[in-house]
Amino acid sequence: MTATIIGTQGLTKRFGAITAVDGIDLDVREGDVYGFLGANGSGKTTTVRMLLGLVLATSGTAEVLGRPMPRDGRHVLPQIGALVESPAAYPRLSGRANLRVHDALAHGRRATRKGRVDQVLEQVGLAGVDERPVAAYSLGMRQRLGLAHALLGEPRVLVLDEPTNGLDPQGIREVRDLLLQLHRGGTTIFLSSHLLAEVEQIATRVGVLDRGRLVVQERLDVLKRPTGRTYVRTPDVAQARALLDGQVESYDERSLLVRVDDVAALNALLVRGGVRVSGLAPERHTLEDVVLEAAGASSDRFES
Ligand SMILES: Nc1ncnc2c1ncn2[C@@H]1O[C@H](COP(=O)(O)OP(=O)(O)OP(=O)(O)O)[C@@H](O)[C@H]1O
Repeated sequence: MTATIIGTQGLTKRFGAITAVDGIDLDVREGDVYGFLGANGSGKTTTVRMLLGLVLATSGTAEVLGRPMPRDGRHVLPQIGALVESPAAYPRLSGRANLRVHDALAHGRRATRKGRVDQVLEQVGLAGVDERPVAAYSLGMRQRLGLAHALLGEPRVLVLDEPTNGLDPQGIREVRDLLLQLHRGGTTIFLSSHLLAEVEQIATRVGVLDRGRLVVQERLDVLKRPTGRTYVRTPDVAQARALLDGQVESYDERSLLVRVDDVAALNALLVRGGVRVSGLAPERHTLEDVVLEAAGASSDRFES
């Protein structure tokens, strides 16, 4: 079994009468892109803060890279690249100067500093504007700078809280491509987001937080399993309906949804019956279905 990179048992945080995080057992394995989904206010940021030792848990335990947090933070944190809500930066310094400061604070070797800073600026697409003061950066540029900071030191794990906040569609795509590239290179990524589509596009595993509770934790391909029904595209809908009498769930002028899960057998049956088939595909559950079912009434606060 692959190593657990982030594991929690009964992790709980209360703020007075509010239980922000309610006994969650996270299980993030090596090589995962773990999509941590939840509506606004469901407790994602509080969880991320506990994982990083920025907030103390009320009860429960957390281990990151096999070590208890926050106790072993000094050992663990240098191996984590983190981006948590509106990353802080010195506004009067340039993006490049900010990264140099961070690298120095992290005890990066001075002789190789320029190379490291150049590399992360390039990775996040800030190479052309790195000499401008951060005060002149847009929200999206600040977010990229936060990502560049997280990438300094080539961390084994990235913990990112809403990393595409403030980015335009092009920027969102670039961040997605960058995360996929890092994942291919072996980086484990914990990505918190309220955007279903964002998570659906890059996650390998998904955890869904609903009012502080972890209501789903599963591989994305398992969640998106086939429903047992098959889409058929054909110019011969009437003929197909006659042939599949009683098994047709719905249809329109070019396609049918059929209650059959054996796609090959369905194809053979249609072709034998003289129906021209231009497309066949198993219907799959969507992440939205899964979240709607598990998160119940609060799921209307998700964005797709
Ligand atoms: N320092 C705090 N003091 C009191 N309540 C807090 C504090 N931090 C968070 N909360 C409450 O805990 C709950 C969870 O908040 P949290 O920020 O973790 O959610 P979230 O899922 O990250 O939402 P968002 O995406 O809006 O940041 C909310 O009800 C919030 O008001």
